[in-house]
Amino acid sequence: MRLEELIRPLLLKEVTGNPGVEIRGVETDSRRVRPGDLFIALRGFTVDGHRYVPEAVRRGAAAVVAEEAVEAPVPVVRVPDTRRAMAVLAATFYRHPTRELKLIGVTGTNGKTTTSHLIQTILNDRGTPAGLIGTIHMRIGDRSYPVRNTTPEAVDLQRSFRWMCDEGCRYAVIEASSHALDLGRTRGCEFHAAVFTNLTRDHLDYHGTMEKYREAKGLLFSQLGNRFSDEPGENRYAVLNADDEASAYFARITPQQVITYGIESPADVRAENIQIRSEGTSFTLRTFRGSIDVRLQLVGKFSVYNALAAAAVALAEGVPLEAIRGSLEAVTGVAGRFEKVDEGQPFTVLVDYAHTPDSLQNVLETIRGFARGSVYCVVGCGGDRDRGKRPRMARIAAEHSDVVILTSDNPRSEDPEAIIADMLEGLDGEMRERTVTLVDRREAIRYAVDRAAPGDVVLIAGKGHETYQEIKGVRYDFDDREVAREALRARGRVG
Ligand SMILES: CC(=O)N[C@H]1[C@@H](OP(=O)(O)OP(=O)(O)OC[C@H]2O[C@@H](n3ccc(=O)[nH]c3=O)[C@H](O)[C@@H]2O)O[C@H](CO)[C@@H](O)[C@@H]1O[C@H](C)C(=O)N[C@@H](C)C(=O)N[C@H](CCC(=O)O)C(=O)O
Ligand SMILES: Nc1ncnc2c1ncn2[C@@H]1O[C@H](COP(=O)(O)OP(=O)(O)OP(=O)(O)O)[C@@H](O)[C@H]1O
Ligand SMILES: N[C@H](CCC[C@H](N)C(=O)O)C(=O)O
Ligand SMILES: [Mg+2]
Repeated sequence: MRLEELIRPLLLKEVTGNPGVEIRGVETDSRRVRPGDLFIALRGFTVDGHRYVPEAVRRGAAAVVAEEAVEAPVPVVRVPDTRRAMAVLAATFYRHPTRELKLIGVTGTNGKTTTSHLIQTILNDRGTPAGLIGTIHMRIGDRSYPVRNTTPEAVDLQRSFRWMCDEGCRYAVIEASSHALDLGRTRGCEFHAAVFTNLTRDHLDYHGTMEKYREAKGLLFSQLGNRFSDEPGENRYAVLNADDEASAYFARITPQQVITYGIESPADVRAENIQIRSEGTSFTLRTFRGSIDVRLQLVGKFSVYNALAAAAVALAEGVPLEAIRGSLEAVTGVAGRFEKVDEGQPFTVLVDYAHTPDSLQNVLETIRGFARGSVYCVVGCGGDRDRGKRPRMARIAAEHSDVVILTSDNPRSEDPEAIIADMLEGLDGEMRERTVTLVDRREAIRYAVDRAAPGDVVLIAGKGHETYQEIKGVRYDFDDREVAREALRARGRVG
């Protein structure tokens, strides 16, 4: 595509150099620029992308988009806001792939990955292929690809959507993180459906207040747009959690139709007669198209919420109730979410991605519901993230378990000991007596595994599927599931 064609939709621009140059790709990271690319300079939190224009040009950038005057031997397009321009350019370059796909966005503090996975499974099983982008990976067909962010930058998103179109996908399901919504990564995505899981405390380091956090999530619902269709299957809609008070706000800011789901409050899609067991959860799914009994292999009341949200989307997409049940029941789990590590030991070891106060509480309450013995909780908090959640998470761990092992999560650039000290602030004297602090996560996991007795449960919380640990800016290989397995084997050899 020629530069002049690509930049035609931009209203505010000033071009120097030959606008007739051919553009082969769009890139925001100079290190990934290939010959013929358009390099867009973004101001980041760490560095200013404008600094990397020379490197981008050295690597063969055919043109540059910038906010300030930059010296470059290639055409330069100046715009007032490169981040805003990026979304337009990405959607234009990749020929608006979300007009060819039905795009479903899932937002909320907890449950995005799980709910997206359930939606994708139902749609794939029905024979309407769905691509997925989220925390664990991007998935198209049977193949998975690594992702850097839960919700990638606009350019990466649009590129992935075009790829999904080429691969025959009819749907794309994405997790829309609050950071991404706030930074405009999803601008230019034409959402077909927007799903809300829940809103509880997280990311206040970034958003500042719960109102701002809610506002960021709200962008997904305003981005559903104002267009109605005469075809019922083409109409856009929001799926909201009737049991979460933030839903009223999201309902107000979306012009589109709303489907609600819930357990406690009246809702269009409800779960009744819920029974939670250690191997699964059963409930009656009551919907505007009839009722059906469902037996999930997923554990906990929170899993019922995720299943209801997915069922609501599936119903709106015309999937029959029987098929919804079949798909939901077949899901064995999502990597790193309530994942059992089983080496034949007489106690339970669970790895879970709970890294917020609310998710930790939910998971521990679920465990308490079936644990026959003591509950050990190994937990830490991420560095360079919301400090306010640290004492809260430690307290929740102490309130709902018998032995607490405070350790490191991903300390990132922070001092690991200082993060643990912040966590300890949440504990009273009695709680501290049954708390151990072991800054080395491997040692913390071994400590719990070595002491657990038959019938006990060891929860290793916070890192779930992650296969690294970031300490002082360096990423080391680390997988809670592998480390737990090693510890179990070592104990087996000794005992
Ligand atoms: C706070 C935040 O969101 N940071 C994101 C941001 O990084 P940044 O602003 O520090 O980028 P930067 O290093 O200053 O670079 C600025 C620009 O210069 C460019 N650059 C930089 C270096 C270079 O050599 N050449 C070059 O061109 C960069 O590509 C970028 O365009 O832009 C990067 C590129 O898109 C992101 O990968 C990065 O996410 C970091 C890794 C991150 O941790 N983000 C978290 C907070 C986040 O977004 N999380 C949410 C999920 C949260 C949840 O689910 O709970 C997510 O969607 O992932
Ligand atoms: N609906 C829910 N409500 C509360 N907690 C949940 C819910 N679903 C899952 N959880 C808990 O939250 C953890 C994270 O779940 P999941 O990965 O699905 O959420 P997420 O929103 O994608 O998280 P992230 O923001 O880190 O990407 C799970 O391991 C579980 O402990
Ligand atoms: N998407 C979340 C993931 C947190 C996972 C936890 N293990 C941590 O590193 O804090 C974040 O970036 O805040
Ligand atoms: Mg996620």
